[in-house]
Amino acid sequence: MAGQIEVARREGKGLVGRALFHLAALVYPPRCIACPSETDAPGALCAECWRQIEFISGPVCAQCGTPVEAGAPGQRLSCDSCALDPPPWRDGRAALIYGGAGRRVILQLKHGDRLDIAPTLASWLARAAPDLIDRADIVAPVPLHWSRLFRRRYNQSAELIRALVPPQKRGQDLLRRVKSTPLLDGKRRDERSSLLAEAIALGPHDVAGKSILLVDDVLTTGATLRACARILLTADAKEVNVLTLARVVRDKGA
Ligand SMILES: O=C(O)c1cc(=O)[nH]c(=O)n1[C@@H]1O[C@H](COP(=O)(O)O)[C@@H](O)[C@H]1O
Repeated sequence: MAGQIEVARREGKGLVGRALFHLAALVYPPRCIACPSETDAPGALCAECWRQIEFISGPVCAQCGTPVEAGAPGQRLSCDSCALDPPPWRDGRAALIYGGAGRRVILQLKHGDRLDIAPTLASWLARAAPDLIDRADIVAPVPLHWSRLFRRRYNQSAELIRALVPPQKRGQDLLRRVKSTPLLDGKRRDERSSLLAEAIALGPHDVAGKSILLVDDVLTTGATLRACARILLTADAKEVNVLTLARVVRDKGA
């Protein structure tokens, strides 16, 4: 219901539309985007969920955004995982650690039809990586296979991009998922990589010389973003960077 009310507010035209929205908001007060508590405004978190969300700040791995120990000033930092097996993209950032209220919010966007919360989550992305967004010629989502798109009716990462950058910067169909893959939940890194091999293809676009920013909801092992980045680099993209809402960090309750 919260989603419908917010959509009605945004799309409600004229006096009657706005009056209906205010009436609905009286009957259905805005609720936290991560739990059933009431909030002052739509698209907001209650104080408890806000406290629970671990927004990433401070020194991070330059390639995946995982918090790491500080190094020398100006030093490019790496987490153990990226140092051992560097991803093909150049820079990566994540807005928060996957877990608790942050996980619940992402699941609301992904599986709960809560497209109304995309602008709030996009503002977290914007805060996490203003430089990567500025640098990008094209901001593109990790694609969903048509069968999953049919079931879900939207691509959550494309919805984030819609709220993040103007139309001329969006590459919503830059990549295609040409093979259906099962949900990656519970799969090991090697299983994820082999499932994704040949699952992604480039759409009918010329990316040569372009700086591409890939957006996804969650980065776990990085297998999905690696598969996407490889395709773009093989097609001579100048650089690929990645931005996710959340980073799964071991022992952080994901
Ligand atoms: O949609 C999924 O497959 C999925 C299920 C799940 O429970 N968790 C999860 O992270 N994913 C997706 O798996 C990808 C991240 O996993 P890695 O490829 O291992 O980094 C993202 O595209 C997520 O949307």
